[in-house]
Amino acid sequence: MNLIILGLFLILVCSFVVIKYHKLRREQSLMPPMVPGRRFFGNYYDLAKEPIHLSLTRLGQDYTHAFTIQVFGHVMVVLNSRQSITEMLNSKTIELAARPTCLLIQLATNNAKDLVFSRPNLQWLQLRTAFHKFFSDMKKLHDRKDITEIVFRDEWCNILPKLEANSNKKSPYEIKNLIYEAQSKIMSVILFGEEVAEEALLIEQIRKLDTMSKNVIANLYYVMMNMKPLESIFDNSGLSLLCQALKLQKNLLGQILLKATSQTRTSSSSAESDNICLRSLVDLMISLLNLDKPMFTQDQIKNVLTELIFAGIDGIVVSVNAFILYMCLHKDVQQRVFEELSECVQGDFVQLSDKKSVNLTNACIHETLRLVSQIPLGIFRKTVTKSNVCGYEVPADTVVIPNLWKLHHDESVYQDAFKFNPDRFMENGVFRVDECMHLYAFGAGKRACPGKNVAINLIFLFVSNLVKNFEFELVDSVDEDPRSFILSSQVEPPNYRVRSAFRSTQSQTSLVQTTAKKSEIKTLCTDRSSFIKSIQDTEPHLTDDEF
Ligand code: HEM
Repeated sequence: MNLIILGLFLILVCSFVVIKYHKLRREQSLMPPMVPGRRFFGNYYDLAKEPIHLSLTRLGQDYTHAFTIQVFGHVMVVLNSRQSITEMLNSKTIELAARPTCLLIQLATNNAKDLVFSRPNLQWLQLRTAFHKFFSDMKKLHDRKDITEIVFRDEWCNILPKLEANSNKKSPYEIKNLIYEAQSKIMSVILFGEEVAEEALLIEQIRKLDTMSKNVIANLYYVMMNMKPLESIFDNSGLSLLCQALKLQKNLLGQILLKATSQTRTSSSSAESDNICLRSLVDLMISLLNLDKPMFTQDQIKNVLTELIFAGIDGIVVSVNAFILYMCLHKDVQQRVFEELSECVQGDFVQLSDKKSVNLTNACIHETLRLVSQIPLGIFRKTVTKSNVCGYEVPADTVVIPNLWKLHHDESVYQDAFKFNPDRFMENGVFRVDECMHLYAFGAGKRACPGKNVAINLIFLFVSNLVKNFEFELVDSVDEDPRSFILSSQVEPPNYRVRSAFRSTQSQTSLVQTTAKKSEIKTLCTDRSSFIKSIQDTEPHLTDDEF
């Protein structure tokens, strides 16, 4: 009797294995072609030769739309063509829109439940709505003036004397440090408000958390691709780095939330006590936390704010730093940009309203974003359900990597693809981007970067005001080919030093006097109930089968 049961059990197990095997084979035959690799190691050695974005581009040479790689049994699909990347990014559904995590992250984030920018669900959508609503309400309340411009103007008064002093000394310096100092202050004002950004100790810790997040993310590229399979289990450096960052995050964000809560800016002058001053994103988050039925947990909000610290500072610093490098390497272009700004802009401060008239400056910003492609492999995605890409089937829970690097350096679209040539974005003296040249530096579609406008505006304000007021000259020798740039959390040029000369004709004092004050933001209130209702109303736009 026992033998019969055992026999039946074995038959059952074998059938299960055979069915699973056939299902896997069928799935694999429909997936993008697999790059041949070694037994057990898979494509590990193919990817270990160079930085990952260059390795994947090399591997993709023999494939069209997509290919599959495998590292220690971990299967990933790499999108390799403009068509497949566009298809994925602009996909109407969210079947391709999850973000992968790894054991390390899951352990640290309650199985990713504490992350909002992970799974595309209602909370994720509500947070994106809240983010957009904050910036558009600010614009309405400021009579269409952008919050980024108000905050930037204020900070420009601090950065200008420092740059002027450096220029007068004529000794070489790293402009990146000054940009970083200014941008971390600007982002802290937007995220946490002036009170926090002006407290030296807090801003120092915000910068420390930013550096730690940058290091964790640099490490994650490799952990996510399973290039360091043991890292997520026994890791030494990665895990301890993450623990330190989480400890700092818990402390710092705890302090910031406490400070912001104690200063809840309820408007006293208004008869409707429901009015609240939303001067920074943290005010908005607190109003979402303080509902009878809160939309988010405190840990989720802390994680979102931490993600925004990192996302909001470094991309902009890297872009501005790369822009100035290209201006130094191409002094003729720097002169043309300066002449354009002198001709089109009244006074010494370039404003966002000047953006539409400075074609070459816009072309140079575009060319810098194309060349440097800070996030060369997009931000990885994971399929929610079985998905279709360019006729291939990708099973649920597969990591999908859009190779934006390849797209931005596509030699069939961009001649001399690795050279800085802003004129490729100009036609008869006017800035234009052809359909085929469309850049995905910020992604596209449902999951595109929600900070794109903030980023573009700040990059514009930084670079135009820098070139308008200073002439830069490179001191160190730097290879301009972006293939030689380093990949940490993003691709960036090596550190370099410049010498600068102050060009401005107006005195600094007059600039400071004409500056609009951040305090303008203090006076703005919005109706809390209608604000929250519009975020809650996000719900009807999602159907159940989209999860
Ligand atoms: C030059 C600067 C920046 C670049 C190049 C950049 C690029 C990107 C890219 C490529 C994505 C992924 C899009 C996708 O998966 O399709 C992304 C997502 C994101 N970015 Fe940015 N970004 C920049 C600045 C910012 C800023 C200033 C903020 C916030 C203030 C921000 C917040 C975010 C967030 C929250 C996400 C996740 C969105 C989601 O998963 O739904 N980024 N960014």
